[in-house]
Amino acid sequence: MSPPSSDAPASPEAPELAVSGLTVTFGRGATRTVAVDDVSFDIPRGGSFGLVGESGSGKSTVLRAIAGLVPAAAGTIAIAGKTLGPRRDMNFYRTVQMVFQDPYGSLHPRHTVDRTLSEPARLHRAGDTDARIEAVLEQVGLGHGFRFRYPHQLSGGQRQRVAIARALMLEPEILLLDEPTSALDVSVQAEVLNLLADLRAERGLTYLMVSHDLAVVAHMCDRVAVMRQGQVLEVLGVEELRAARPAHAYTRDLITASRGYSQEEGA
Ligand SMILES: Nc1ncnc2c1ncn2[C@@H]1O[C@H](COP(=O)(O)OP(=O)(O)OP(=O)(O)O)[C@@H](O)[C@H]1O
Repeated sequence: MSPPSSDAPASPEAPELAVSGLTVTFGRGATRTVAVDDVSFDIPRGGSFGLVGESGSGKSTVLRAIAGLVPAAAGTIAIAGKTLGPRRDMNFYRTVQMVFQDPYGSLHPRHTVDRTLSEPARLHRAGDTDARIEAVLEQVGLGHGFRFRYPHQLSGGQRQRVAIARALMLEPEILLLDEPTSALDVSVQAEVLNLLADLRAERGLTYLMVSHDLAVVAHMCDRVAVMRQGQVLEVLGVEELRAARPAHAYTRDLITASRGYSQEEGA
């Protein structure tokens, strides 16, 4: 990673999230894997950008590198024009939050919803925790009645709503969404996707969403990068995606493989 560019204030004209030449490697020597290979894209404020591709194409690693969970070997990541350094500080997590695929694994089984939601506010000394919890529970469609429940008392969809509520506690600007509905039943997937779409519209959030499912990204995203073997093969606008006009056969295969997409389009 390049060092932080400067302490210059964030620029309002700059993309909300800009990734340039991002490269992430794992292992050394014969076992070295280039998981992400020179990936670049940017997302305007309030935009929604999807990363699709087959398993192992590097989608999650891009998100994890942005979140600072894995180190970048090369490239830069900038939020509102300000290049990030190698470590993420508290300020970063106030701006950027992540929602993971597995709502079962991502909630502590012995913590109530209240405790799960309190933690980020306490860590960040955000204040007014009580009012924040009540507000986010309403926003994700759960309400006060769920506040003192444990994860085992919740359905998969309700757990994912709690995970989304936790991500909203610090009023972030960017959500990194890693397959946020792929562990859920199909009927519940649509509800959670609609909730995410409503939250983006209401709060002006910026989304970077990983999915192996083109139906999901076509529904949720303005633009989509198709990844293969760590690289971005092509970037499609949602109209091109819906019209199934990709340049690459690999993308056409992904579209064909996306049964839900075909059903939605009546193909
Ligand atoms: N912590 C790690 N250590 C070693 N290799 C890793 C690690 N994380 C990911 N990889 C490798 O990096 C490559 C990209 O993985 P990644 O999980 O980003 O792909 P993906 O497109 O998100 O796939 P999936 O949809 O299956 O999650 C794969 O070859 C994977 O095995």
